[in-house]
Amino acid sequence: MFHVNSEVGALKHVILHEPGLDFERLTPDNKDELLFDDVVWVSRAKEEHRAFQQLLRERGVTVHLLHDLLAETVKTEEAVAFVLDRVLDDRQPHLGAALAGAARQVLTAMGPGDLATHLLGGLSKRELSEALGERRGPSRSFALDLLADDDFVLPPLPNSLFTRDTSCWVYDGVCVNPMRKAGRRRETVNYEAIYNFHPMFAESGAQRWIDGEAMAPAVIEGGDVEVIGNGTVLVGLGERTTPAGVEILARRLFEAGSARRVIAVELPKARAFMHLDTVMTMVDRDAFTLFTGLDRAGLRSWTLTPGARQVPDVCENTDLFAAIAAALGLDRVRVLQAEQDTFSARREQWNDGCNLLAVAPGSVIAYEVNEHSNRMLEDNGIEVLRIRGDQLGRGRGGPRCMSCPIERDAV
Ligand SMILES: NC(=O)NCCC[C@H](N)C(=O)O
Repeated sequence: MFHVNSEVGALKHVILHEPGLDFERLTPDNKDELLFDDVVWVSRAKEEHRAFQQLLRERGVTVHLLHDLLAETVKTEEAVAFVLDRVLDDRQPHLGAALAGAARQVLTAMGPGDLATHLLGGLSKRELSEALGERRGPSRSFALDLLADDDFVLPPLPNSLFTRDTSCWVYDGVCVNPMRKAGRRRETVNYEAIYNFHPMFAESGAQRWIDGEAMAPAVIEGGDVEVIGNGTVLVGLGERTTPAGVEILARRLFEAGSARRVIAVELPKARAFMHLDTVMTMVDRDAFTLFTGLDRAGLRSWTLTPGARQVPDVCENTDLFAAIAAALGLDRVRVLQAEQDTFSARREQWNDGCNLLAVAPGSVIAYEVNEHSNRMLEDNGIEVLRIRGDQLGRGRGGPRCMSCPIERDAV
């Protein structure tokens, strides 16, 4: 059965998403809404991603690709209906019943591989009209008339690249997260379908800590959730995750006895720090990187522990890293901050210099562009496995964001 018992123990299985049609749809006009900072050279992005996959495989990690999992999921009528009922909800402002019905007709007629491609990559009016062809029914949709040929009936989901955020495993269960930004909300449906219907997960007996659809508008995103071990989870409270989201997760973990402590950390509410893992990740049994621009003494944090009547007890910590060390049963933890001028510190944080994916204790994957940060890690005895991310990084996420571990040992 899958489980994630730490941030840095040996990584065994991971879900990644290789960019595809979803990346091809990014344009200067839609990139902001789709949370990218630039359009992407798609074939180079794929190359970069394949090198990332290859590196993981060389390190003994089994890579599961999201498109494959989704294609294997939508092989039954039940799974297809589950997904389409949700993504073609006719109350969505641009849809309406007639257009939702037409899109359903087209998507249902596809094979599982094509359906997965369009669930991730979207469906344009042009594609819909071509597929409908002669099969166009009697009910005309004025919603369809209102769209231009290249407008989307189903928008693309290029942030599926960041598999960490939409689904994250915490000890013996998984959170299928409700997403803060409209451009990412449909990602949740894809994972709900996978965890409900894919044979690898449906019978796995894993706990479901967070059920995205049921939990919104409370938000929790996986980039904010770090399973630091010893029954402890660290959660960031920044631009995305809400206090209610943290409480719900804590309550569920405590009820099941799967965690004893949740430490919530306040972050600046800005895009550059959208998730905890954009400023801080665990890199070894006793070590964390922290963005140089953050004053470690000034970070506010709270520890939640099981309380009476399902409400966690909360106590504010005087020092975040002392609280983490105590939770891990250590005298102290090492906080690694690159010594660099503020220009290079800001630049490297923007390029995900703190966003590291550990494959084993003290061994992390990092973007090569972050020269100072990577050198600093090596000076502190951390092995840095460098990958190129010029294109992948344009959505503002690094190796940790781009991976959803589903099996990882404790340390
Ligand atoms: N964990 C992360 O920090 N993920 C990066 C997500 C980037 C994506 N463009 C977003 O804005 O949600």
